[in-house]
Amino acid sequence: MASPPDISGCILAGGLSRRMGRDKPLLNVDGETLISRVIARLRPQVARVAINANGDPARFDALACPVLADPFPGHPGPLAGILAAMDDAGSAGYERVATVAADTPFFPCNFVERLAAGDSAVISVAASGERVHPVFALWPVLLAPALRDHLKDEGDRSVMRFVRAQRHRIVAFPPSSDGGDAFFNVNTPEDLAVARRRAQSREKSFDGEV
Ligand SMILES: Nc1nc2c(ncn2[C@@H]2O[C@H](COP(=O)(O)OP(=O)(O)OP(=O)(O)O)[C@@H](O)[C@H]2O)c(=O)[nH]1
Repeated sequence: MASPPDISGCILAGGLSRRMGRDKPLLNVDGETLISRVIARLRPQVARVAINANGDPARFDALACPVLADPFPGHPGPLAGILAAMDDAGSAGYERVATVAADTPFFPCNFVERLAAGDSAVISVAASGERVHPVFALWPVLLAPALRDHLKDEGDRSVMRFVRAQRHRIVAFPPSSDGGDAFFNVNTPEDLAVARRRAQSREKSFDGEV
């Protein structure tokens, strides 16, 4: 495999998992936690992996990744995690950071490569079918001051509204090789059951896509 691009990665796990009723990243999906599955998918695609999460960071100790808390209190939504990711990547010397959600275990193995193919100064956001997935994106870290101001001044939680106010492009991804949505995310106990079945059937009919 080619060496990963000079891009930092961050897994967004800062939400409250209200619909699930339990901390989603640590849920077991066919023998592995959700977040371990996401790390395994992201790690070959980037130079390093950090986790954005609130609460006790020690619950992620076994994963051996830096854990970044939200820079704003009160769970202001994923934009706060994206800002934490930009700040961390910038301090580590990277110009861009790729973000993915901790509850989305089947996202594409060429996710970062495809987003990185365009102009490096614009935000690249993933889409599948009719839906845009703004937490699955590649961000120039130079946008951190604009994002900080946006969060402070407007208290606006919408990732897409921030994206639309910046230069951006949308990159469409096809369904996974198993025919399912590559960006299927686990919000409820019912979604968890679907993810478990899908993980099992992918393992049985292993087709080269991890
Ligand atoms: N840093 C940070 N990330 C968040 C916050 N809220 C949601 N997220 C992340 O944004 C992505 C989408 O989150 P949601 O599905 O809307 O929220 P959730 O906590 O996962 O689940 P619900 O509480 O059931 O809505 C996930 O990666 C979450 O971890 C927040 O306040 N701060």
